[in-house]
This record gives sequence, C-alpha cells and structure tokens, in this order.
Amino acid sequence: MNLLTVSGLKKKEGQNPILQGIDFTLQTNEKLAIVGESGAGKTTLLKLVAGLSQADEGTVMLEDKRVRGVHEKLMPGHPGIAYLSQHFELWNNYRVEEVLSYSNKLTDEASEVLYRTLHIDHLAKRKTNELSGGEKQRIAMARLLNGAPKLFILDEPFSNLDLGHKQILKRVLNDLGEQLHTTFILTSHDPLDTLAWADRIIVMKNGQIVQEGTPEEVYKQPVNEYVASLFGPFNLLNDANAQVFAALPGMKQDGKQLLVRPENFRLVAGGSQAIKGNVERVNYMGSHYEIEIRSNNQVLTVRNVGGNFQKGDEVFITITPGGGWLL
Ligand SMILES: Nc1ncnc2c1ncn2[C@@H]1O[C@H](COP(=O)(O)OP(=O)(O)OP(=O)(O)O)[C@@H](O)[C@H]1O
Repeated sequence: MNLLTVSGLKKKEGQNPILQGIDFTLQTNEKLAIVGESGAGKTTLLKLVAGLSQADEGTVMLEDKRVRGVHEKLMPGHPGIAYLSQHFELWNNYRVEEVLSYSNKLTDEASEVLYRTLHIDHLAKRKTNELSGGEKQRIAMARLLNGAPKLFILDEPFSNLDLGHKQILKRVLNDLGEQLHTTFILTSHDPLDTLAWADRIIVMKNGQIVQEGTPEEVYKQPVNEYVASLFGPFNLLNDANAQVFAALPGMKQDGKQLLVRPENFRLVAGGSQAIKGNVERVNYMGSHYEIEIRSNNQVLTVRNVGGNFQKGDEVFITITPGGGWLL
C-alpha cells in the first residue's frame, strides 16, 4: 500500500489556478523532492498534503485514511504528518531540553539517536535564543520527529542556510533516511540541493507536474528547457552544430534539438565528429573552467579542468558517449 496517495488536487486563489490537478504517490521510506521555480505551487501543495489548507478538488490519503482539509476539523494538521515551514518558530527563551521534552513520544534511547543524528546532542542546556539559524532549524526538526510522524515534510529547508549549515543539513537528511527510515517530502527552488539526496524528484511549473523521475532522469533527460535549466547550464545546439554529431549512435535529430550539458563536451585535437570553434571567453569556476566557444553563429559552453586558452584560439569540441539528449 502507498504511504501517501495524492489524487486530482486542485486549488484556486480568486480566479487564479494555483494547483491544476496534482497526482502522485509516495512509498514508506521514500525521499521525494518537489522542485520548481518560485511561485510554481510547491508550498501550496505541501500545505494541502499536511492538512494545513483546503483543496477545491481532489484527495490526499495517508495509508487508507483521507487527510482532511483545514475547514473540515478544529485543529489544523494531521497527527501522522509533521510539517516544517520555511518560517518555523521556536519558543523563545526556553532551554533546548525543555522544548524537546514537550510531547516527546520516543523512548530515551530513540531520542538520543535522533539528537545525535541531527547534530544537536551538545545543545540540550542552551537557551533557544543562543542558537544559530541552522541549529534552531535542527531543534525544530527534532521537536517534530519526537512525535514519531509517518511522513516528514520540509518546505525549503536549505534556504537561508550558509554553506556550513547546508552541508550539515544534507548529511542529517541522509542519515535520518538511512538510520531512522524517515519518509520525506521536501521542496527546494534550488534543485541542485536535492539531486544527491532524493530517490525521486517531481518538477512543478504553474501548478502542474511537468516531470517526475529519478534524479538522473530529470538531470540527464529533461522533458523541456524549463526542467533542463532548473538543474544547471546546458547548450541547445543549432542545426549546423548538431549536424556534426548526427552520425553518432542515438544522435539523429528527427526534428528534435540536441541538448548537451557543459560537462558532456570535451575538447579534442580535431576529427570529423567534432565542432570547430574559437574561444571567446574563459570563466574560472573554482573546481573547473567554463570555456565559451563561438561556433556556427552560436556560443557553446564547455566545462574543462584546465583554462589555459586565449581569446581567439581555435579548438574542437566533441560529445562524451551518451552525453547528448534529444529534446
Ligand atoms: N493566499 C494566497 N492568495 C493569493 N495567491 C496566492 C496565495 N498563496 C499563494 N498564492 C500564489 O500561488 C502561487 C504559488 O505559490 P506557492 O507559495 O505555492 O509557490 P512556491 O512554488 O512554493 O514558491 P516559492 O519557491 O517562492 O516558495 C504563487 O503565484 C502565489 O503568488
């Protein structure tokens, strides 16, 4: 049985359709990321799933029971679903241990494992106003997970975190999944944050699901330019450039456009299956260089380890095996 079944969910604000019919399922222990540009409808969807809002149409089922909307009961929310808002608040001026003892359903042993996993076991005696933003967030997570929810929903957990706290949160989310078998849904408007973590990714735009798949599928085989652009830079080759690769296996265009990510281009000495171009710009990116190369009236971006090129240098570009995608 699915842990969660979302069917035909629709919602309008005034005359504006915010969700236009959302269907998906989630299995126990699965980690689902919902990504999409700002305003795509991610938060609206999560609130409906958590029973914190009211759908116009459609149902949310947790196991075999319907999650009722906020107009259908006195207390908003659902006891089996924990929801961490982007704008969560912690009680001010309490000790962390006091906050965490409130409605704790776990055994002492299970709590200890949870606090260690969340990297907050050293903070028990601290006051909540003596914590960093990332620490506050992990305490808020612990408070929700103390209630032993079946499903844990996090709305934009990575926003407003500096790189250090972001790295800790990524590790924590992995460990919670692996060690405590938590079932998650999280959203992010920076999908790159979700690639390493999610089992499955749903991509939203204008209140609709535009693609659903594994991280590799949505990254390597996007259904359109919108999905491709969410996951990082890409090149869409014009006909003259795409033609160079048409004889390679699986690269015959048939009216489609050839999409290549910068890391799937390689600079080579020459050859018939290589595009000839001239270096226009070299951008230092820290771990690598992005070389902008003009060829057949378009600028292609190639990711390269070295950056020892001058403007105007003649270079040849080829595609790594399996590195092209016809869109
Ligand atoms: N209460 C409301 N009244 C009117 N419009 C709303 C309301 N809540 C959300 N919207 C609109 O619904 C759309 C979806 O909003 P939502 O917050 O779900 O998007 P999101 O994908 O979570 O965006 P973000 O990544 O910026 O958080 C937006 O256009 C927003 O302006």
